[in-house]
Amino acid sequence: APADPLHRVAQASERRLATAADVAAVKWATGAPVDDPAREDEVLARGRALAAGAGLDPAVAERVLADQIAASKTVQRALHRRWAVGPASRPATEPGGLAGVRGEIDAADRALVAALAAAAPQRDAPACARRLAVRRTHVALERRLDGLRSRALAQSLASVCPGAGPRAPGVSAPG
Ligand SMILES: C=C(O[C@@H]1C=C(C(=O)O)C=C[C@H]1O)C(=O)O
Repeated sequence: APADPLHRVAQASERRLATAADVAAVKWATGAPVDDPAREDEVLARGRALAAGAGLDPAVAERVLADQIAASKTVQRALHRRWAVGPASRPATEPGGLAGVRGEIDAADRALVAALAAAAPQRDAPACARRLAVRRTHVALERRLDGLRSRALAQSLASVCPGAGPRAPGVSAPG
């Protein structure tokens, strides 16, 4: 049987989040800040364009990608804090450049937008949030995510189900 579309959404999100440690290592090595607003704008604009091509509401892609970005920064900041206080925990290998890992992020974004487009009926179902939570838990177990990454995965998926996330209509979001 084909994978449940919400499972594919959770998998694509985890795949994207899995790049956060490499991004954090590059920034740690170069002293670059975690926040890169110009790159974020680029990611969101690309996501909107990909969504339009896939028959997905660009506003949905933008909300979900904004959560992906926030989740990546959650992991990056947490790792930087750990590395600051625990030299032994610092990455041992010299990371490659940002360009390579951003290529992986772009590929994950294409998969994520395709999965979101395919999951339109599941997103509209009243059981969306409950089903997505089950899929997210499976992915977290499958990928053996630690607490930090499990929580970040939940953050990254917060706007997938209409009405389930902090950015849902009627719920005020900061900024
Ligand atoms: C992942 C990065 O770090 C942050 C998160 C981004 C993202 O998740 O796409 C984009 C820019 C940065 O603010 C990055 O710099 O590529």
